[in-house]
Amino acid sequence: MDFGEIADRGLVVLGCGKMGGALLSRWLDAGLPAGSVWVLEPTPADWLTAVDGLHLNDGLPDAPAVALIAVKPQMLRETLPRLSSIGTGKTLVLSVVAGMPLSVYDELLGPDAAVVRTVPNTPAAIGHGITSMFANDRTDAAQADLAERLLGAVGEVVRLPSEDQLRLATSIAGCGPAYVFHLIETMAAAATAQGLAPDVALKLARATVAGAGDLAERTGEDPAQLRRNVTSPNGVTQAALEVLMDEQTGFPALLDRAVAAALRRDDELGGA
Ligand SMILES: NC(=O)C1=CN([C@@H]2O[C@H](COP(=O)(O)OP(=O)(O)OC[C@H]3O[C@@H](n4cnc5c(N)ncnc54)[C@H](OP(=O)(O)O)[C@@H]3O)[C@@H](O)[C@H]2O)C=CC1
Ligand SMILES: O=C(O)[C@@H]1CCC=N1
Repeated sequence: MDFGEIADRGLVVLGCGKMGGALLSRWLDAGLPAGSVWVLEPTPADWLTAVDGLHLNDGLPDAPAVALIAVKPQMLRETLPRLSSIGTGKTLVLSVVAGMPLSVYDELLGPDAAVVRTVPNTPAAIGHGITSMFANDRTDAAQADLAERLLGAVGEVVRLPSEDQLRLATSIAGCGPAYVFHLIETMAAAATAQGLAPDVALKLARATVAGAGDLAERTGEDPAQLRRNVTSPNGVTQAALEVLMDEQTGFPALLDRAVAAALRRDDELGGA
């Protein structure tokens, strides 16, 4: 992608852990010059310290083009005011922080700040993420497009019509990879409990989830139809699905409860 303006004015990263690191590493791979990047991070990963020319915990540019905010929600109030120069509206403030409403950025950066709140997910690390975004009313069209292009470098992008929908995106797509990884873990554990060698069980579970996800994405078919394609009448899958699709105890009820818990926590973090 074209990093022209960012290359000239700079990109600041506040917090470069799992999510900030996933985004930054993809941008560097896509051609963002390391000399245009300033990172504030108390415990930098080895890969970050090895990037030649990158400014690590080393001053800040006056009016960076973009500031990526990727600290934990509980750290936002303490850390964001240190970046006082990014509240003028000339810097695109791109935040991945879960739960924190736009009003908190106004409070911490002032009323002119151009802020885009986003919900990425960790498959961004391999360019296969999906990120939801919502821009505040001080973000101009060029800044919103820049946000979309940056996020587009790590996967798909969805512009949401209201800020409130970000919490829904978090509960499904932000947290979702963890639900799927837990599915892999539990499929492997169930197969191991029935006698399969643990390494074989894990290999089968991982490849099955990856293959099913890929099939769903590439064909774009209704997942209910893809499920039916596996399910022979009165066959083996049907027996398993009668357990998994049970209204009281199956996946639907379990996921409803999990998503409700995620939404409650998202709301609590907003008050942190
Ligand atoms: N992980 C995910 O899947 C997703 C995360 N998010 C959001 O991304 C944000 C970061 O999450 P994640 O990457 O998982 O967490 P991490 O803990 O991996 O990253 C946060 C980083 O911020 C650093 N940090 C702490 N204090 C400061 C400071 N004073 N100045 C600069 N950096 C500091 C932390 O260092 P140290 O470890 O030393 O404290 C850590 O490296 C969160 O707000 C989360 O809600 C959003 C969507 C998905
Ligand atoms: O667990 C969290 O709070 C963050 C937000 C979404 C994924 N990780």
